[in-house]
Amino acid sequence: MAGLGPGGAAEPRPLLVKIVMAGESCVGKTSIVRRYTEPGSPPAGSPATSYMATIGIDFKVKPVMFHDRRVKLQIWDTAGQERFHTLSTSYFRGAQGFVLVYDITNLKSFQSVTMWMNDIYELAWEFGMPFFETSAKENVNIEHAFSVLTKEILEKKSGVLHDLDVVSLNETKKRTCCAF
Ligand SMILES: Nc1nc2c(ncn2[C@@H]2O[C@H](COP(=O)(O)OP(=O)(O)OP(=O)(O)O)[C@@H](O)[C@H]2O)c(=O)[nH]1
Repeated sequence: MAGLGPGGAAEPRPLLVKIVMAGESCVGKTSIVRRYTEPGSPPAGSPATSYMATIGIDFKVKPVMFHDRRVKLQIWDTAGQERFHTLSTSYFRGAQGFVLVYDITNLKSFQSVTMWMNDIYELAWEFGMPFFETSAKENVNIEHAFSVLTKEILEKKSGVLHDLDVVSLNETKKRTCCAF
């Protein structure tokens, strides 16, 4: 349903864009999402943010404006642990954008990006994606990375939906402590 804008004119519903975070466990996916959607949250890597593995799946919504149009980014935060791989990739379907995350200090997590790209490619995604080095700890490049991703998606206008208002989520997310 369209709402009324300040002048009483009908305002179109926000566009809904589905973005999926993917990558190995402990690489910082949740921290990036938190930085972007909860600006006041404590920095990643600080004592207040001990690592809690994502169990299952979670999502956050970030409202943004793009060319005077309201957009809701629905950001799905998948669990990186191997046992959740099938569940995580099942959320790739219907996504317009992916954020592939690796830890710059962990070679294996970089190598596993290829595996995630293959999963995405199986769903007919094209390679040639922009690259950003980010830090959820220092808050570097996160706003910019999502801004470019949103622009790429909306300018291609591939499969962007109007806001459905209701999202049903069967799986719940619990977080448990995980030792390094
Ligand atoms: N130094 C540093 N630490 C970070 C950064 N981003 C995340 N961390 C830390 O890395 C650990 C893992 O972060 P998470 O965001 O939970 O990792 P994840 O990829 O969501 O992990 P899973 O839920 O298991 O898939 C946490 O202790 C974070 O505080 C960063 O940019 N710099």
